[in-house]
Amino acid sequence: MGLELMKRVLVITGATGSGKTTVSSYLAKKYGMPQVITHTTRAPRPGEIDNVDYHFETDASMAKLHLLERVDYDHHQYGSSYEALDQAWGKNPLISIVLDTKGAQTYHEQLGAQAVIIFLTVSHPQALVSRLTERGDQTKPLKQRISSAEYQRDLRLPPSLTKTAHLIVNDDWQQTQGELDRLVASIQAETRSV
Ligand SMILES: Nc1ncnc2c1ncn2[C@@H]1O[C@H](COP(=O)(O)OP(=O)(O)OP(=O)(O)O)[C@@H](O)[C@H]1O
Ligand SMILES: Nc1nc2c(ncn2[C@@H]2O[C@H](COP(=O)(O)O)[C@@H](O)[C@H]2O)c(=O)[nH]1
Repeated sequence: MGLELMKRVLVITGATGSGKTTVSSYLAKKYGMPQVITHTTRAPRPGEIDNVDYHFETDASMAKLHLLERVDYDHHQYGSSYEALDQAWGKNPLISIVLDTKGAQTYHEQLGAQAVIIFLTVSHPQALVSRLTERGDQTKPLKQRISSAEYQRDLRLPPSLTKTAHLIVNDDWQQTQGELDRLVASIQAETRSV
């Protein structure tokens, strides 16, 4: 029997601006890890493309989906489908998905060890606001988002994930890349079966 990798989904979670999308793109580029595209009813931001960044939905189309989990975040719905997971796993055994902390908890409950949780944080939450401003987020939606209960909640790792999540303090991008490389190497070693 040849070398075979077991399926894992790297669940990247943390507050808005903590670097989840940046990490997911790095894993896609460096390791060829497909990114699971999730669904949302929020409007696309400038530059976002339907079926690339998200599957953009209406309330009616969202209700018809076969979702593993669904959340409300800042007055919009978000959800990830079984089909999108299977589609990504069809391309590669290691894949990534970007979720809020509530979604990460559901993945942990539903998929157990198959879901590798990565919680991103920064030493100073003010850095998140600066990063989002530099990213080009508009002032009004940004203010609304950082006043949301979900933003405050996602600044901290949920107690149910403290034993399993890999915590990365994303203050310095070079250092974060090093931590991601070590984590991927350990997952590859652990999941390789003869
Ligand atoms: N270590 C870092 N140092 C400085 N800037 C960073 C770092 N990591 C990411 N960034 C930048 O911070 C901004 C926010 O990152 P990103 O979009 O990946 O966050 P996010 O967690 O996906 O946010 P959201 O949940 O709002 O989509 C981006 O402009 C990104 O380039
Ligand atoms: N639980 C889920 N969370 C999701 C999903 N797709 C995205 N997200 C998270 O929502 C917030 C807001 O995203 P944004 O693109 O509007 O900034 C962020 O934390 C995302 O990680 C999902 O399917 N389920």
